[in-house]
Amino acid sequence: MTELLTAAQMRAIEQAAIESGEVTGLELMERAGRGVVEAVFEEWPDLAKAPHRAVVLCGPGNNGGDGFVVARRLRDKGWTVEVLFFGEADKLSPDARKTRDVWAEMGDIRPLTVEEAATGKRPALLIDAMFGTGLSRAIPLELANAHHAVRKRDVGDSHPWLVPFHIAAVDCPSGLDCDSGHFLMPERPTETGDDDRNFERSWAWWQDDASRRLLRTDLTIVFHRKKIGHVLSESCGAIRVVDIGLGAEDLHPAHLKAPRMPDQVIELDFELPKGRSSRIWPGRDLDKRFGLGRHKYDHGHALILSGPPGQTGAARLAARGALRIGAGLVTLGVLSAAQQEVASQITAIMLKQVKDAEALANVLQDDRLNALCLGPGLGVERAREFVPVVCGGVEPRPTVLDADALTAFEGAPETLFHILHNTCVLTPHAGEFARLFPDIAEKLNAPATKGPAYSKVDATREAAARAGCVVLFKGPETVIAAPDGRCSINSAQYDRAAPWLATAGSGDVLAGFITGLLARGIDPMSAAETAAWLHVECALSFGPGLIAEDLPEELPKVFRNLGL
Ligand SMILES: NC(=O)C1=CN([C@@H]2O[C@H](COP(=O)(O)OP(=O)(O)OC[C@H]3O[C@@H](n4cnc5c(N)ncnc54)[C@H](OP(=O)(O)O)[C@@H]3O)[C@@H](O)[C@H]2O)[C@@H](O)CC1
Ligand SMILES: [K+]
Repeated sequence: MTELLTAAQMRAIEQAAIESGEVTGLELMERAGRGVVEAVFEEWPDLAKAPHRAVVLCGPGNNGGDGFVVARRLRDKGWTVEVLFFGEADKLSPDARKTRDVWAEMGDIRPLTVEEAATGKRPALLIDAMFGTGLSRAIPLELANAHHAVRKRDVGDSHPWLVPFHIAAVDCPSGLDCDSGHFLMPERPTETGDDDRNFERSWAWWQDDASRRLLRTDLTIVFHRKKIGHVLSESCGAIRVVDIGLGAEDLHPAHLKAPRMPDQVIELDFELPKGRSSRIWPGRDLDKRFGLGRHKYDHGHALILSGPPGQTGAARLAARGALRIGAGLVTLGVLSAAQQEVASQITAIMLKQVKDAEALANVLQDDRLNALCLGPGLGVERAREFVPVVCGGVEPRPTVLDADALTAFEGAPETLFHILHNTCVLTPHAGEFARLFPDIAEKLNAPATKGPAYSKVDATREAAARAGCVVLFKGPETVIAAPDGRCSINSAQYDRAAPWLATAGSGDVLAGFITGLLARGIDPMSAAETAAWLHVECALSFGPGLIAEDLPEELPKVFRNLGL
């Protein structure tokens, strides 16, 4: 588990190191530039074999300062280096000014314009050192076009991306807000008229082109620690984190030893040596050998409620997930009309008829049922009837609410928030999230024009605080937050990219995984985090061709590889 930083936290760490006298800003810049060159050569060993041509785009801040160091280091290795600079030398920080002046003695500095960017031979490497963590507003369009113009050298508009070309971004792709992972967009003009129409066109263009096509990168070299925006964005290419001497232990994936603080944002990147478990990774809790008892009831009994005939697949998937992740027993609550259908498809899972709210209340008299799951294939009517029964009561049990159990409260989310308790887990995808938290979704989806912009982390935290329980907001990067602010991101991007996870029923299995862990007594936040992480691990382990049924079946292999 690694703590992710905001841009402000990163600045504070840098400032503290400089003020303590441990290091100077210039030394940090030198290490950053050196780290970029080393990371580029590690990523693309062919570039290290012989000198090539590079174009370095330098901006007006310290990101640009790093760029001048990169230019010098490549030149020292015999490369042909072009430097294009946006800004005024006199306005550079003293450190960036120094690296600029050293470069100026070795090579030219041309203005960073589209025309200049288009002039020259096609390079093997483009270094984007225009803006880093100090970006506060959308970058000038001219700069996005200049970035693109370098890529078009020698090949024109036809297919610039087909000709091999390497792009490395210093600290982040320029234009990316490191707190939110959004590319910042130009401000909307306040006046209406022709300008407005022009703006709409340019705005749409920014959205379509600037971030995805013009400013895309193959590799992002991040200093010290990943920022939240790197993990929330899908635009960093590969990410390499470089140690610049601000605390090397922080680079280790499992650096987070202390109890978690509510203001921390954690990336779920557990990496445990085989056979070991740690305090923060519930490996020990998952391993039945360390459990308190040997009886199936010692590992909990999950109840998963299912819906009408023809729609029972989702609940069956959830039940299978709950059983595989280690719940001692799993019961499916079914309508009598669907009993035959369900019975013909399951073996180790038990069945209980649950006709209506009253029947459910009777079933819940059995206090061995210690975790519940409502939503997958339940039907919104049945969900509306059941959720108050399950969540109300004197001693409500840990409960996962997914799919229909969330949609059922569209238009009246306050009714739901009123009955939720702190051992519930809500697992909305973006559509369900917008139904329950329309105002939060609107803020999240509004074009980001200023940094730090409102992020999926902010949105999930706000939702969890409002709902009073854990919220797991699904997506390629799943954000999980508790009402007290603890937050984590489970990424299925970059080196954990698992696009085949976007398959029917995969969310139902996730709901089942969480329910199974709740049944085993794991607290709601850890259950949601562990389940989300294992879910992606199962997809990665299985690979392409995955369908939802494969996810639970892959768990034993994933567990074995974890040494459980
Ligand atoms: N932290 C660390 O430990 C280390 C950090 N290092 C490096 O420093 C980087 C952060 O540097 P930074 O703070 O100078 O910010 P950076 O991103 O270069 O740009 C700020 C400049 O851009 C300007 N500007 C902003 N938006 C703009 C826009 N849309 N259009 C036009 N201008 C705009 C802004 O002007 P202003 O907003 O003040 O008008 C200001 O002049 C960091 O990413 C890393 O690469 C390493 O050297 C070593 C260790
Ligand atoms: K950059």
